[in-house]
Amino acid sequence: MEDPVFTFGLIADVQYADIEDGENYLRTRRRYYRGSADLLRDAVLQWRRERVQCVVQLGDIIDGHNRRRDASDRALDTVMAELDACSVDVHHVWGNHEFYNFSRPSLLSSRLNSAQRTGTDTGSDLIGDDIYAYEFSPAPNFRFVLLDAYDLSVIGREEESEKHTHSWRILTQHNHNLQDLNQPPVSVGLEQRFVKFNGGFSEQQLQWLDAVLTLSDHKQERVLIFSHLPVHPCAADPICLAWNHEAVLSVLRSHQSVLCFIAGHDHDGGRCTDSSGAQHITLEGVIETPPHSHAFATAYLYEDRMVMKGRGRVEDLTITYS
Ligand SMILES: Nc1ncnc2c1ncn2[C@@H]1O[C@H](COP(=O)(O)OP(=O)(O)O)[C@@H](O)[C@H]1O
Repeated sequence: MEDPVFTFGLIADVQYADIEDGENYLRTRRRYYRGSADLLRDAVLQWRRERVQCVVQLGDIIDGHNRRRDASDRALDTVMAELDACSVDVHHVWGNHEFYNFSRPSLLSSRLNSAQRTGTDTGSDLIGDDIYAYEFSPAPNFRFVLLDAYDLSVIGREEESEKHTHSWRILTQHNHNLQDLNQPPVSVGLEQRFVKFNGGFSEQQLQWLDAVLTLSDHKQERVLIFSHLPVHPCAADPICLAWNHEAVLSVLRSHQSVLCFIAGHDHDGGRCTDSSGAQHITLEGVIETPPHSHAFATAYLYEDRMVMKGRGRVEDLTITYS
């Protein structure tokens, strides 16, 4: 059988904390805070066997509970030690729990900033205004783009900043629960997405994405985009969705180079194909995966297809292209 052009690992929402098991807000799912580090270790072992060339960590690597216990650095050390055993580059996406634990400036100077790991000849610098988004070519004819889903956010931006003011305006125009903006404004439909634990993408970031994709169209590359928040409402009733998901979809739809958009955040996972043909994948979260199961994947890129081999709760998926 032919060798893949590139092989990489995928994992989402590890949310490690050295605390007893708990539940999600609605008490419909169990959360295995300590066990999540064991599942991460198993994933790394498997990726080593499969000789992955890099790993993409889709955000929320440690849980917000760490902050309240003053254990953020310790928890980060624990998960980083597991990931170090990979011996390949790990590309980190940032989610809401990164911001519960750390400020944006401290994230930028932490090991969770993987932007510099792309190599000077292929990777680009971060775009302005502290936007944590970057792109690189992992192999000829392929490009990876990491997006900052909390670029517009009230949890990831300093209160006195312009972006915070702008984000607050967006959020409170749609959500009047000023006592608790994590409470959705409605109980069904897409308006649910206007909660504090979601965020969005600034015009500046969307313009940058458009420029990256324009270049990839010209080079006839296949582009895989990674972010914490899904931008396609795959489920009938999604709460985990970027505020301005339609603006992102509109950019993606105008470029034939887009192969797929891979996100985390929604621990139940999701899959759907956009009208443009691009595939949207939301990876199942480790934190709500029982100890006897798994939630990670290995993706194999070939010239004519991407094969995602899922483990445990993550199902296999093949996307073909010509
Ligand atoms: N329906 C809800 N109403 C009010 N607060 C909520 C609701 N869902 C989540 N939250 C709160 O929002 C925050 C983020 O939720 P959480 O489930 O931890 O996010 P994640 O899915 O990223 O782990 C938590 O503080 C949680 O208590």
